[in-house]
Order: sequence, then structure tokens, then C-alpha cells
Amino acid sequence: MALTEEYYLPHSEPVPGREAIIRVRDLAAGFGERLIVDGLNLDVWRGEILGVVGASGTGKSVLTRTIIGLVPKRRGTVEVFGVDLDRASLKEGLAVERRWGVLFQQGALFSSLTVKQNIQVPLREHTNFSPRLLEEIAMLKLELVGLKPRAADLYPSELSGGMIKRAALARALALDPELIFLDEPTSGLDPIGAQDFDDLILTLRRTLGLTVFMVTHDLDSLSRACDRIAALGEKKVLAEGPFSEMRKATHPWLKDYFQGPRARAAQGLS
Ligand SMILES: Nc1ncnc2c1ncn2[C@@H]1O[C@H](COP(=O)(O)OP(=O)(O)OP(=O)(O)O)[C@@H](O)[C@H]1O
Repeated sequence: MALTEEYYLPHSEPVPGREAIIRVRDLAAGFGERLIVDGLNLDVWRGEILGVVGASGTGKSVLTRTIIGLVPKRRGTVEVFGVDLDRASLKEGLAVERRWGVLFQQGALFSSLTVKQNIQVPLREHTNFSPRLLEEIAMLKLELVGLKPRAADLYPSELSGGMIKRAALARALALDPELIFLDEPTSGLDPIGAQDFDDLILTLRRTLGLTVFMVTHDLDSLSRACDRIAALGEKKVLAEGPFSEMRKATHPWLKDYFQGPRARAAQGLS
């Protein structure tokens, strides 16, 4: 199906004083002959929680991994904190990487390390902190994400799904990032666990001033936690706006997704 203007919601206009933490322009990325995203534009504003949504396989994870430099670009630019990582020196690139944290799908904790050791991985990579400071920071991060101190010495196989997400979030927060990428943070959690996780993200945004880039299929999370949503499809951002605006979209997939019974339930509508 051709991407036509009639399907678009207006893309957010820059507002004076609003700082783009991530700026993606005319991005193309893919594998072999196949482009997964092509001509994609997106801004993420400081302090917002942006929900990235789209049908399975539309490239949400690929977009995330391209922004953080794990998938090479074919065309276009990506700036994070005003720095184009393709043009940055190694030192500048590392300095930018220190300012973000990533929670990959399924948590992706190292199974042979305890929770505490997992949290310390980015600290060991990027700092020369003493063992005592590493210990203190790990325990602080555990508390920040609502895990009890006794979770520190458990291995990932000993954790529940919710605890894995929290431990992975603690690791993503290890270096006090300004920006976090969350890939399906509530997948596999029951509705109460998912709501608790959303509340945690909202609290962290408020207390730490985080900017959050969150890939999710969870309509409740999109409605409850996200200030704005970017919907991917046809290799681009099909539409962006708050949840209420997405309900006005006319693109068939967006219509099904945002006007269906589950979306109405997420908004408390009958
Ligand atoms: N390393 C890779 N090599 C080849 N193709 C890949 C690779 N990683 C992803 N793809 C392909 O890119 C497309 C987009 O994948 P991606 O994981 O970004 O989708 P998604 O929107 O995150 O999907 P889901 O909602 O199911 O997680 C898929 O067709 C996938 O098969």
C-alpha cells in the first residue's frame, strides 16, 4: 500500500525552547538488499516519554538499534544530544554513550553474573570507580527500581519476570543517564506488574528528568505512560502525536490498533 499524505497526522512542529535529544532525518537502514526503514524522520524531545509502536516486524527494534549505533545506517543522519555519532571521534562517541541507558527485550542480563554484578557492568566499562563505590552505586540503583537489597546476590535464573525487568532497568540507570531506551519493557508482565513498571518509569522521569524512548505493544502503557506516540509502518513514521490524536488516524493499521476495543478499554471508554 502506498504511503499517502491523507494517512498522516501532522508531524510535531518544533516548539521554540524545546530541545531535541534525538533527531533522526531521512534515515535508511536494513540488512542485505532489504531496507527496514527508509526516509524515516523523528524527533524525541527532552523530558518526554515517547512510545514507539507498529505492527510486528515494522522495524521498531531496528530503529532503536540504529539510533544507538548497533545497526549501520545506509543513508540519513541520527543525532543524539546534538552529536552525529558517525562524525564523532571515539572519545565524543563514548561520552554520548555514557549519557544513555538501554533495556533490551527480555532484559538481556548476563546469566553468569549476579544482579549486583550486572548493574556494575557499565560502571566497570566506563569508570575507574573503587570496589566500594561500585558496591554502593549498585545498591542505590537496586533501591531506585524498587528491588530489595537481598536481590543483589541473586542470579537472573532466580528472578521473576518483573524482577528481571527491574534489574535490567537498574543496569540501564547505572551511569545516571539522561536518556533511556526501553524495548518492550512490559512484555511478559501481568497487567499489575506492567502498571507498576509504568508507574516506576513515570516516577523516574519526574525525579531524574529522564527522556524515555520506549518500544511497546502495550496499549495500556501507551495510554498511561507516554506523552507522545510515534507509529511506524511502511518503513517510516506513519503518524505521531498523543494517544488521543492517534485515535483520529485513518491509516488502516492505526485505525484497527487505536480504535479497536482494546484501545478503548485502555482509555477507559466502553
Ligand atoms: N540482524 C538481522 N538480520 C536480518 N534481518 C533482520 C535482523 N534484525 C531484524 N531483521 C528484520 O528486520 C525486520 C524488523 O525487525 P524488528 O525486530 O525491528 O521489528 P519490530 O518492529 O521490533 O518487531 P516486533 O514487534 O515483533 O518486536 C524484521 O523483518 C526482521 O526479520
